Amino acid sequence: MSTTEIPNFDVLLTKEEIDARIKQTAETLVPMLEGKSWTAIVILLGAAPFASDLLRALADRGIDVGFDALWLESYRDARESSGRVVVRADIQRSIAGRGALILDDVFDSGRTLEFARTHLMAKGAREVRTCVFARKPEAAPTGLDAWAYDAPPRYLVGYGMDDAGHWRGLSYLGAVPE
Ligand SMILES: O=P(O)(O)OC[C@H]1O[C@H](OP(=O)(O)OP(=O)(O)O)[C@H](O)[C@@H]1O
Ligand SMILES: Nc1nc2[nH]cnc2c(=O)[nH]1
Repeated sequence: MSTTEIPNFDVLLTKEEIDARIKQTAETLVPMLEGKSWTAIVILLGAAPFASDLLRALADRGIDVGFDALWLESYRDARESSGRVVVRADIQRSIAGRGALILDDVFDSGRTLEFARTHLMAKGAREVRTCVFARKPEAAPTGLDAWAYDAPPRYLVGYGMDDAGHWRGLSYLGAVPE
């Protein structure tokens, strides 16, 4: 077994606050998703916990969506975007004629989501909607259909988000000390 001391991150949202925001976000998505076929596309790696919680919250509200993954990377182990989005693994099922609900953990420059939108439309998605857990203030307000949290301009960790590959498993949302 290996243990590591967890740095003193500033807690932005507790687990309970995250849970409440996921439920609220699911409520706002229900009217948009009702009555049509959708596949939720989780952007790996960071959005895995968010996607799993949101899918459960949607199912609790009577919304069943397909589920697929698109593994994109632009930061790797850095705190700044490389400026180039790379596909590490593509979706596994056809999205042709279906709505794509893109789920990501954080919206920062917006580059990753824009790439994913273009990619899925090129594969024949009927329409694309986007939902993220945290929206950074620098991000352009356009292009997001829903978000759970307006984050401060800090580097976020936990709830799927990493710093050089660490801390994705924290149950709270933290920020690296300034
Ligand atoms: O709006 P942007 O500036 O594009 O940043 C957002 C993206 O950055 C992170 O991905 P990263 O490339 O770090 O991969 P990861 O999900 O594996 O952490 C995060 O998961 C988002 O997908
Ligand atoms: N972990 C993490 N990844 C990001 N990608 C873009 N912004 C962030 C952030 O604040 N934290």
